[in-house]
Amino acid sequence: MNFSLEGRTYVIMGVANKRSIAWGIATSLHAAGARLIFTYANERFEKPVRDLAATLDGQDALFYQCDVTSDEAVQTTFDQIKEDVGTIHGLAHCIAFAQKEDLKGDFVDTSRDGYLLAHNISAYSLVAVSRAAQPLMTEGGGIVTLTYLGGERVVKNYNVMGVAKASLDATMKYLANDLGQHGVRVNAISAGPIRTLSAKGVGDFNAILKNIEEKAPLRRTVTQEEVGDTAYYLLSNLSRGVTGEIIHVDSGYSILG
Ligand SMILES: CCCCCCc1ccc(Oc2ccc(Oc3cccc(O)n3)cc2)c(O)c1
Repeated sequence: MNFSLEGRTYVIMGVANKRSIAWGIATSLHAAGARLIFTYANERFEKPVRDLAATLDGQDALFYQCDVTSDEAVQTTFDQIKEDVGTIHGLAHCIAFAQKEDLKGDFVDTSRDGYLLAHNISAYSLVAVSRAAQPLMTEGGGIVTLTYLGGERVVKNYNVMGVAKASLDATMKYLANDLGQHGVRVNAISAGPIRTLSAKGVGDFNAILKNIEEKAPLRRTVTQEEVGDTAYYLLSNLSRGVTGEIIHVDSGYSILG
């Protein structure tokens, strides 16, 4: 069986810059021969994403704005993708957000609006994009989302994003159950901390990275490329028997007490 992605098209949602985990996924899928479609939240991200994609030799990428907080915007985006390419073979959902004030201090102080915003963008958006994307996966497909240990165990300062990730993990499993009959697999990658634009919003990042280098079984942090390669596995036929799963790409840190 061939594990190349030649002749396959994948949607990657959430590239902000070259440090994004979504960009690591893009480079791995490109290396495997995939055609890529990028979506970005607002016009601020269009140029950085286009400039990054231009560095991928031989890639004929497409670009669409998609505000995942709007059901209409999500449907419009996938209607346009259907018109432009017809069939897609998978999707990487690398989207999350919480208000900065909800990523520090006591979780008990989280506002109703902050809680709903974090869940709207970081968890419900997977339902919305999966519902819109599935009909385009006429040859079956794979959906991958990004989660974090803070959704399984309390991690200081991660607060409302941890609760949203717990919801994302269950959301992924219920979507896996619904979409399996359509040949669509849904999985998550639980990535260890990586210094990204998003990471700037949470906790004392230097201390967290240092702790991993000292304690994680592999005694080092992970890279966007390592997460990208696991996304390649989950979006290729290599993982054809796997759905509803969370793979930890975290130097083994999550096995520690
Ligand atoms: C205290 C936790 C330490 C390890 C955190 C690893 C991690 C890093 C980045 C992660 O992704 C986000 C995405 C958006 C997010 O919300 C933000 C980010 C920046 C500014 C802001 O106002 N909100 C917070 C984390 C994430 O889910 C997990």
